[in-house]
Amino acid sequence: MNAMTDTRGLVPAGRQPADKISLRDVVVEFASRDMRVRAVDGIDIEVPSQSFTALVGPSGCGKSTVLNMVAGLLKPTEGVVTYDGKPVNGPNVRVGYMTQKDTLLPWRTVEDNVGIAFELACRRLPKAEQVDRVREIIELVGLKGFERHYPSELSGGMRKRAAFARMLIYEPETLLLDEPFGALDAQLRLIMQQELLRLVERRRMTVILVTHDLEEAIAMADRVLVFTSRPGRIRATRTIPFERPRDPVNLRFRPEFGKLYEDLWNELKDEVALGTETGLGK
Ligand SMILES: Nc1ncnc2c1ncn2[C@@H]1O[C@H](COP(=O)(O)OP(=O)(O)OP(=O)(O)O)[C@@H](O)[C@H]1O
Repeated sequence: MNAMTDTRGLVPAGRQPADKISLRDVVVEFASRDMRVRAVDGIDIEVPSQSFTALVGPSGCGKSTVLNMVAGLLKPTEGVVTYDGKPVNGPNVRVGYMTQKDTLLPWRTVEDNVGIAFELACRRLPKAEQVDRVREIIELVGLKGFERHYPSELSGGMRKRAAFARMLIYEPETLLLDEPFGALDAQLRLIMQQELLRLVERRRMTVILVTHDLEEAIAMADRVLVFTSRPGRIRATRTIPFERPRDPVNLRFRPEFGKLYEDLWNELKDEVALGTETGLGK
């Protein structure tokens, strides 16, 4: 915990910076063949600077749609999305976005994929430092030894980690993470959660994490928002009272963790059942 932050890693009241991200009365409709699909319906979300928000909800309820709007890849049909108090009107270069599908370039090795930020001149560093930085990040995500491998030579989980490394090299102030650890085995997932939290706490990043894993949401976030089934609305908001910095693995052994899980599951389970009944579940 630093001098500016409280036990949740947030700046205390009175010194709280304005919301980093805000969605107000947001509706998104897609025209799909001859029908209109309402993906989200009247969403209000305020994300304070340096906070960690997790979004959970049934499949198809609009979680990725929310991230797409914050990244500036999609405009709301109604309502306003702001970043640092200004409407998001185009690609938001202040955020690092890890989508569900990794978008590694197949003709480039891991190190060339990770180092692309320097070629695009998004980050300027002397060549030797660039090489060190790429190596450091590749090691951080556990891909040391695979620098010269192509994406087709990696497992699904390894590709996710390479995509994660490529996002981190930009040193974004905000992370939008859509199921970032979905393809990882259970142990590696825990290790990546620890690494991510360490990084986020050290660099005081703002994070929105979309996850289907309630344990992951509780272990990582300051706040969990439960979406209804489509069209997505916010059904419940829960503050996660655990201290920062925190160890997302050891937390799971605390009795409060189980209570939070039960509470959130009670909110989520009806929505998942609803989604399944209407053919919206996975
Ligand atoms: N480009 C698009 N065109 C038409 N419909 C879309 C488009 N993008 C999303 N949708 C629809 O909007 C709804 C919300 O999709 P979204 O991907 O945001 O859900 P999600 O909660 O992230 O789902 P999951 O958990 O399965 O990833 C879905 O019904 C989806 O089919």
